[in-house]
Amino acid sequence: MSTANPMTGAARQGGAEAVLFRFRAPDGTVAGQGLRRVLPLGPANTLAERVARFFAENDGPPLLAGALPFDRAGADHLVQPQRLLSPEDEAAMPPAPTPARGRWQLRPEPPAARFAEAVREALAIMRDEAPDALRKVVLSRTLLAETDTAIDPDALLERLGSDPRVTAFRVPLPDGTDGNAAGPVLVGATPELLIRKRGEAVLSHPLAGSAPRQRDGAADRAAAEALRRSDKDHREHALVREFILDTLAPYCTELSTPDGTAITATATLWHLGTRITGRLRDPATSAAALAAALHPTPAVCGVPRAAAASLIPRLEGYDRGFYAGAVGWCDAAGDGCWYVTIRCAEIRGHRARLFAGAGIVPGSDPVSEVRETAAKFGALLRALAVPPEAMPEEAPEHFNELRMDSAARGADTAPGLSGNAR
Ligand SMILES: C=C(O[C@H]1C=CC=C(C(=O)O)[C@@H]1O)C(=O)O
Repeated sequence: MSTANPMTGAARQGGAEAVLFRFRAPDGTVAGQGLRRVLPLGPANTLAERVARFFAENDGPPLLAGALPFDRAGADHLVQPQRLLSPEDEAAMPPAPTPARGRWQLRPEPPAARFAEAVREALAIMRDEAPDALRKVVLSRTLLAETDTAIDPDALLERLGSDPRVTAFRVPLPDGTDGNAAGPVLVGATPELLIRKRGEAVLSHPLAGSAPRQRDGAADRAAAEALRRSDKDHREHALVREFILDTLAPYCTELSTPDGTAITATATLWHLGTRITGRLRDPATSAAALAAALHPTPAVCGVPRAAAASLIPRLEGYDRGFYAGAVGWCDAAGDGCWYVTIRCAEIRGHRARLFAGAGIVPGSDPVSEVRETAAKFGALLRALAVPPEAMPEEAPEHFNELRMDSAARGADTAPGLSGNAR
């Protein structure tokens, strides 16, 4: 991020205004304070054009940041800050307070049993309909968490950012308050890079195929090894990798997967991941154009994309909104960084709605997918300081992950598993 250098713009002094957005990535932080303008709203297929026009017509810090919804036809929400925060501004900010151990009420919506039923239905569709009508669909559920005090998004972000392998983020959500500090925000810790574009270089790091981390070191390594050998997870992953390679190919003169498909980790999950690097045919192709072309990938939607996108709302029974969309930023030079919007929560005052999904392919097991989505809530629940006794009663064992003490979690990369997964 640092080489894109949005921080060297003229207006970047810290001030009293609230933080508008922040991305704390392994390679640097991008953050802005105060709302200057909102990008005229529109769907994904007009994003690149709207962004280019915005920078041609407006002054101010040369950066827009925000979120695209899951639905490509839905309106995005990108904002220009009053000022960008430099690393020095960030360093001078007081640390966010540690969240108080409040009282919590958690309610899975839909309940886990209903989610498992949706997984069964998806498997039946894949089995019974014409071959290739649906090869993969990603199904999700939410967890509504309510507490007795207002949730501080910056404190949450700071705790989420303690996992160095994720990008912790906060972006404002549209609600008419135009970036008001008390307005709704989307906060998360995504491990998945949709696209980073710097000059002619592009990088994507799709993830798909997961296993919850285990408390015991040996069990944790065994979980990673089982993932490395899982045919089901490799099929789930390959559909994402091939979609991204196919989508980027027309834009690139070089495109490769230098490390192959490898095991990667967050504090709570093992994943199969593939780093994809490329060189653009036309360096003027913007990060916004590439993000809009890729989104939504089969890591959050499915294959074929249109069939999965129309099935998802029917099977899930709720509107994903900005979950499973893309969050990121783009600058006036066309560079930028976009992440897949997962491991996140919408924060509205005392309430957090957490989201978690899982890829379903033939061979998926509904109960394992319930467990996997519970583990995917884990990082957020831990960062919110939700005590174990507040875990949903429906399946407390699915939340064992939360009872893990980080010291007992074992090595992040199991010996021999950091290389190619196959
Ligand atoms: C849809 C989510 O994860 C995606 C990203 C990585 C692994 C996934 C999986 O193994 O199912 C999902 O495709 C989520 O965390 O909500």
